[in-house]
Amino acid sequence: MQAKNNPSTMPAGDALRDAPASPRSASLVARLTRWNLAVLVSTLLLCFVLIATAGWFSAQERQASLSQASAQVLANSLATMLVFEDRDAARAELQSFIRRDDVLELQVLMTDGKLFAQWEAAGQRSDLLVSEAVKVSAARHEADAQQLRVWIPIMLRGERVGVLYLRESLQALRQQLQQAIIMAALLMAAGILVASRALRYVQRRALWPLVELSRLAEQVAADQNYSRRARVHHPDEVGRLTERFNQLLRRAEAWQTELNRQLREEQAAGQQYQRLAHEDSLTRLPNRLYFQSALQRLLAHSREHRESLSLMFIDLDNFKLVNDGHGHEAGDQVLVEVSRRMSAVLRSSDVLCRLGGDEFALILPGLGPEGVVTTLAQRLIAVVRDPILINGQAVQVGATVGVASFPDDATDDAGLLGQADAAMYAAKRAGKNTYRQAGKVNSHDA
Ligand SMILES: Nc1nc2c(ncn2[C@@H]2O[C@H](COP(=O)(O)OP(=O)(O)OP(=O)(O)O)[C@@H](O)[C@H]2O)c(=O)[nH]1
Repeated sequence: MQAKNNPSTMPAGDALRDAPASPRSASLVARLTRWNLAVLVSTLLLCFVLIATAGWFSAQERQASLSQASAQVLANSLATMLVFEDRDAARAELQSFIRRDDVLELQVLMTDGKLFAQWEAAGQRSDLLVSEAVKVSAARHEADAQQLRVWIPIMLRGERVGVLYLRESLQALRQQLQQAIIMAALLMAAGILVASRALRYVQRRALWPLVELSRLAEQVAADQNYSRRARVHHPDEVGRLTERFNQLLRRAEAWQTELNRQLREEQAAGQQYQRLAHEDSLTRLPNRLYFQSALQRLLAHSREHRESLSLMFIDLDNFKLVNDGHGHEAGDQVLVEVSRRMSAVLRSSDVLCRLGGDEFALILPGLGPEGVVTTLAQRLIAVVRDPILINGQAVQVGATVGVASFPDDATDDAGLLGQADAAMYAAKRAGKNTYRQAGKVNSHDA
């Protein structure tokens, strides 16, 4: 039963696949995935920027070291040329050095600041501060985002004889780094895409018991079916929450069962009261209260369907003598027997009621021609008249009947009642044990 009611009993994989997508704002899974992705992307970006910056400075430093080393070799070669002022040899030496593409400028200065030899790439203008350069006593370099500058003192036998200035472009290095950054960024984007999918899947899996619990709560709130149970997936916090929720469901189910039982009992008691309110406790026939509403209801039906309806007023004759002669209890037995006998000759659609004392009323919907009514009245008088055996003694009562018909004698319940009552009294005056039809009461009876 649990499995039938409970969508959580389906295999987790299927359930995850079949789960309808919640609106983004309402889904805990989506929200957590977004938060996790935000943290992941920010961390990766930060790392990326730090690594790229560190990479740039380290590459720049490596380039500077290499350039400084090669400039030092050049400076060593130029030392004797400087001393002997062999400018042609110096220029040839510079030419062999500038085969490297990234060299922008080379200058060889003598210690008094005079230019000994130089080379500049096309379109380049020297930016050398001679006054600063001649003071250089140890190799040093400087770099910005675009260029690298190297100063090397030219030494011969421990004596400074000049200065070599080298300026290089860092464009190639920058391009290499840019390519590396683009490649890393692409790899990172692909990684984030994969991570977002993986995070979504992992979080859906991890949060599935919670999602399931929330759905179950919604279902229970909608259909009030407390027999549902949530499945406990793992014995963790959510598992314990689920157990507590199931406990609440069990209690609510017990309350609901108890409430339903009480409701059923109250309904049954209500029906019983209803029945008792409309039933005569002695004869079990419908009582006067029921008679009034039944007459109104059946008259309305006859009016609507253009059918006839007859009403008989039946009053027992000499009933008081039974009470007086045989006791009240014997009188009760006579009332019960008379009710039984009259009921036995009626159709199921006829309604016989005890109005009180020895008075009865009989509603006959759609009984048809007058002859049928007359026959029935005679029959009723006959069955009542038959002696009744009470405590071994035959007791006899009679019945006087007054009949009124709708729509001939009256068209409403009060009119019909008055007419039947008057006809019954006319029959009494005519000598009892007989019947009279309203409208046919002759002047002698009246
Ligand atoms: N045993 C018994 N008697 C009742 C009950 N209700 C009323 N009675 C009596 O029924 C009698 C009815 O009186 P009447 O209708 O005047 O007496 P009757 O002898 O039938 O008179 P007629 O109708 O003129 O023939 C009274 O004596 C009431 O006390 C009851 O539930 N049980």
